[in-house]
Formats: sequence, C-alpha cells, structure tokens
Amino acid sequence: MTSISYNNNPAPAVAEVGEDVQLSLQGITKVFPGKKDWMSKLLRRTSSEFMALDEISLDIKHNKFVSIIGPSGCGKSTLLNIIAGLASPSSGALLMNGYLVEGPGPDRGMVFQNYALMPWMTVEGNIAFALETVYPTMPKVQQKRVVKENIELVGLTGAETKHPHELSGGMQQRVGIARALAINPQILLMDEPFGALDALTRGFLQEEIERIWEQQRKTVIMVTHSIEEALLLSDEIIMMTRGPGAKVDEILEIPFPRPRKREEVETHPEYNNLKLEMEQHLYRETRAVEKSRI
Ligand SMILES: Nc1ncnc2c1ncn2[C@@H]1O[C@H](COP(=O)(O)OP(=O)(O)OP(=O)(O)O)[C@@H](O)[C@H]1O
Repeated sequence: MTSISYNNNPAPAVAEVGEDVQLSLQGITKVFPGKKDWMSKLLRRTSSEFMALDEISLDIKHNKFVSIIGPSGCGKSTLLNIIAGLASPSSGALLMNGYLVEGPGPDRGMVFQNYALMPWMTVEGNIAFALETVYPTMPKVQQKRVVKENIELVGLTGAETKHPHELSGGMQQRVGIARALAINPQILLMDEPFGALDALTRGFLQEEIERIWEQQRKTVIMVTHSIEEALLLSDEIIMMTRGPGAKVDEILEIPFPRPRKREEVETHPEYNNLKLEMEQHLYRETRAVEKSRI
C-alpha cells in the first residue's frame, strides 16, 4: 500500500495515557439541549434537555477491532460521532495518542450505514474526491494509484466508472469502505455499516472486513446491533447500558484466534457463553427501557 502522511497539527497533550492506548475517552458526557423557543411552543413540540451519555471513560488500544453494542437508542451513534469529531461532547475530553482532538480529522475515517456517496460521481470519483479534500497537494499519479489500490482492496475492480445507482447496496458499502481507507486513517469508524444490507450480503461483507482487517490491522471502532457480527470481528466488545445517561457496562475480551473463519468462531468453546452473556445484557437493558415507558 502507498503510505500517505499528513500533518494533523495536534493540540498539546493534556493528559498522560498508556503507551499502548491510541484513543482515550475521558469522562465524555453528552447532553442534548431541550427545545423551548417560541416556534416549538407554538407547535407544541417543546422538549426538555436530554442526557444521552454520562461520563464515559474508555481506552482503545492500537490495532484492536472494537465493537460497541447496546440497546436501541442508548447513544452508540452519538458516541461514535463524538469520536469522529462530528459532534462535540458537553464535557470530557477525547485524546488521540495523548493529544486533545476537538473536531474531525483525517486520522479518523468514517463508514456510514447509508453509504453517503456522491450520487453524481463514479466509484473512482467518490474515492478521488475524498483524497482531494484531505490531501489537496497529492500528485495526480499518486492519487490514481491510491484509488486503484483501494478499489482492488474491496473487490470492486471493473466497477470503477459505475455510479452509485448502478451498484447494489453491498457494492455501495464497499465504495464507502474504500473511500474511508483511502485517506489512510489511523482509526476506522463504522456506524452500523451492514445494517441496511440483506443477510447474505451482510455475511459476505463481514468476511471481507475480516480479510481487510487482517491485511491492514488498523484500529476499528464499529457500532453494531448484531451479536454474531461483533463476536466474529471484534477483539473487544463494549456493552453500553440503556439511556438516558448511558454508561459502559462491561467490556468483553474476545479470545478467538485470528485469522477468523465463521465456522471456527461459532464452534469455539467460548462462543456460546459469550453470546449468552451479550443476549442477557441486551435483553435486560431493553426490557428496562420498555418497562420505563409503560
Ligand atoms: N440531536 C438530538 N437532539 C436530541 N436528542 C437526540 C439527538 N440525537 C440523538 N438524540 C437522542 O439521544 C439518544 C441516543 O441516540 P443515538 O442515535 O446515539 O442512539 P443509538 O444507540 O445509536 O440508537 P440506535 O440503536 O437506534 O441506532 C436517543 O434517545 C436519541 O433520541
């Protein structure tokens, strides 16, 4: 792979973190303000403020595949958006290699559930556009090489000149993955990346992600609703409590050897215990949410 470097102009370090820690979340709280303006009052759509996340502290180590799982609406996407710099925390700090980060940056690449491709651009156009935006001075020859390498990496060779509407959902998400990887982020963030796909395509793409991860061993943080997906891909699974004021309940260490094959993972002696523990966690938290609404 072509190596790309960039100057992220990091802010000064504000705290000591362990050498093996790449990303440190320190007391991240997110409170969404309520709506009390005259228009909301007129439309009877006022709301009070809502604390989505309450003092989340986490250390993510280099080259780990980490999944975040929790009951629906607990704040998984909010947390990922804060890590991506697309949302700001109400309090707390986010440190990357010990340096404070306060906005989006090319050190974090994001893959969205709805692909978020430019519909008027081709496959290579979408990837080249991301590269141009992040590395405006990159020579065209290098840009072409990076685009080609990443199209190859996600198995889309031959589809370079197609537009998103000519591609299946699975192929569009491959473009989303290639685009995120092309900017050579230190951390790949994925928000329910396979959530909009049918079961078979989802299975294929999970295996593709496992293959790509083995090649690159980049740190990945993935939000998912799927226990099986988290178990297949992750080194660690962060289980969140229900909101409001969601916290980290427990972090599961996943012991399956790599490279992973679905059949081997599913027949590992620890698989059923881990799956049961996750099911019980999700059931308990979801049941509590439902009870609170009755
Ligand atoms: N802009 C906002 N203003 C007010 N509340 C918000 C806003 N965005 C999210 N929320 C609330 O914050 C909570 C967390 O939302 P978030 O989308 O992060 O949860 P999630 O765990 O990713 O959900 P899901 O599992 O359904 O994808 C929800 O209760 C949601 O309604």
